Amino acid sequence: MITVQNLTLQFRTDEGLITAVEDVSFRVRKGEVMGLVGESGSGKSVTAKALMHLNAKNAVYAPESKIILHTDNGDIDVLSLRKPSDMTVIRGGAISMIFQEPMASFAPAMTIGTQMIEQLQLHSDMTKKQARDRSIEMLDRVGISDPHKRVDQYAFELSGGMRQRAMIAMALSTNPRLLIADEPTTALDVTIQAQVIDLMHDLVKEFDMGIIFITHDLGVVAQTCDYVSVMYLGRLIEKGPVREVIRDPRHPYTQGLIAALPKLDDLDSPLTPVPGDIPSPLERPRGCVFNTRCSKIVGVQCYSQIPPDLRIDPVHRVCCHIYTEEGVA
Ligand SMILES: Nc1ncnc2c1ncn2[C@@H]1O[C@H](COP(=O)(O)OP(=O)(O)OP(=O)(O)O)[C@@H](O)[C@H]1O
Repeated sequence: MITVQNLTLQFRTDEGLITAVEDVSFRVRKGEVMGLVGESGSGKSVTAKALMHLNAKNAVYAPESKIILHTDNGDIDVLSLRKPSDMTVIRGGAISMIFQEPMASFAPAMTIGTQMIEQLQLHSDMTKKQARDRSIEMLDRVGISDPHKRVDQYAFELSGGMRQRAMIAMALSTNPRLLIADEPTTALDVTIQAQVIDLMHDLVKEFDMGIIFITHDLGVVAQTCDYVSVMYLGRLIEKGPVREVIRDPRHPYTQGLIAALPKLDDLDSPLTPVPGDIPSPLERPRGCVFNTRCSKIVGVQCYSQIPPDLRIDPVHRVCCHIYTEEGVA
């Protein structure tokens, strides 16, 4: 579906160039949900926006960065797209994005239907009638009752959970190959959150697309995703199948994130957050980016060399000096 290779992204600021993403590579296949997890500021959102070539004007991509979207009509080299008309193929077409706050996706003064119809007509040669029928069908598909009535309502007239569903319906109506969901359930209460997660699961199978699910919540990743990529200060430090990474985390940061999760079978045990704060991107540590908070430093290499991306088993990878090609250092 999409291949990201050696993505390095900096921003020009008054304080100088800041590195938001460094040498990130991953892939999402059809029918797969990939979780991108990390603390605030780790670079999840800017990575997602890069996939749609949607970052702010002060973004600078390193020349070796590659983002290739694989479509039925051939590969698209996303970062080489320049013209707005070329971007239309990806933005809201082959790739759709949904956000934490659905109100941000809907214009307040237009009905939901008008916006869905406009988007469909931009990305297909449907007539207005066909686009309206498709919009109603999609609203129905995501479990919105009375879709014939809802289609003519404004976003503010719907409840939070309904708005989230309407946003998913709009995002999926153009039949995207990849859906990027940026913290889509954070603002919802837990029962509605569970329904939205179930819905996304059904849809990925039904529409045979890929989903990138961005969150800081490993618990949500465990329920939602097939694979997980853990980001820290712009680098991918561990990735693999969700169950394996959660059962057997290898990077000290991932281990810390898992230790910080509340345990339902032992609610009295204290939560142990990862100590310290993520450094400012203006003060990126040399060597391993996690070295200022790591409790498992193995030697000077942690402060001087970027750890290699090591394969723990065929699908589980980790970047940490604890591990070597031969095993544990
Ligand atoms: N246009 C910009 N100019 C300068 N810095 C930027 C710009 N956009 C993002 N950044 C910086 O890039 C870094 C990564 O930001 P990003 O929003 O991707 O983090 P995140 O992991 O998604 O965090 P959150 O969970 O809070 O959304 C941050 O340090 C942020 O301040």
